[in-house]
Amino acid sequence: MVELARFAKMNGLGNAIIVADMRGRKDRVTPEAARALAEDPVTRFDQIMAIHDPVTPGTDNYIEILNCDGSQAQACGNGTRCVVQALAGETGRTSFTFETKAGILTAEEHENGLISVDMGKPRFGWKDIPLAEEFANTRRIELQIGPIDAPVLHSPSVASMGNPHAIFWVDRDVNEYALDRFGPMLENHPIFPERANITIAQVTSPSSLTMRTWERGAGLTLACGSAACAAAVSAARTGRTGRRVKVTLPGGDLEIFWREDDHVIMTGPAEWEFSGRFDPATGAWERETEGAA
Ligand SMILES: N[C@@H](CCC[C@H](N)C(=O)O)C(=O)O
Repeated sequence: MVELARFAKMNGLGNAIIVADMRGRKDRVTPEAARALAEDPVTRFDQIMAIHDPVTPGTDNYIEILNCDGSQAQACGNGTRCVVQALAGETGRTSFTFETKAGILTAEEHENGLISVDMGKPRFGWKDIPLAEEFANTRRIELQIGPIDAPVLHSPSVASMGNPHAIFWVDRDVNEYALDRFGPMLENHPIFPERANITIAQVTSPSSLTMRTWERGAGLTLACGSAACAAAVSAARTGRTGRRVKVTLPGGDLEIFWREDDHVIMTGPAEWEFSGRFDPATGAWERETEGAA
């Protein structure tokens, strides 16, 4: 008899998240289970945040992150806010320290319900992102799409927020670009040996930008927190904005602050939809509560 694990279907600005409670268990959410849950329209998600018992002393939990294609991700900003809201509701605590593949991060829920996550320090070295070949200046790398003499997108900034990001700067409305067409090509471009999250961003003032992201392993999403951080630090690093920006995504706004100590703080909301129980091996699930979905 399989012991089912509890989960909460949530979202962070429309980034569809399953928070899976794997505490006290030795098993993992399998890629097969992730793909099965992603195929069901009710549990369709962009990322699973699987909360495990802590590994490193001093941390509250280890979090494994799965994309809807079953691959693993090192970081997920919107999902981390969902985990904080779920655990804050359960424990009454407001601050947490988590470990992910990208390292240790801290997060806190504010009195107004918004949640801030310290997403750590960005990295800009070509091997850190990683890129397949050396680029001394990652503010702008040679990569373009479209006709050679009139590229549609070109010269992205690249950055790692634990996971790989490329940000293409555009002058026009980000919705005018066929990201659903270019996204898969760019995500899988040979320059990105671990694939990459692909963002189109338009700077709208020295303290704001608008963006859309094609996520590695998930496709078009309504929001990507780590991409918002990567775009914000890249905008500041290239002189396009200051270090505190409002980032507008299809699902809503995030505030990103690149502190002087190099840490990137992302602040935004999280929302619970419904809860259930699932089999981490197969993805078979049942509903526990009625909810919005
Ligand atoms: N939605 C996330 C990022 C998810 C991870 C990404 N698809 C990857 O594989 O790196 C966020 O909010 O940061």
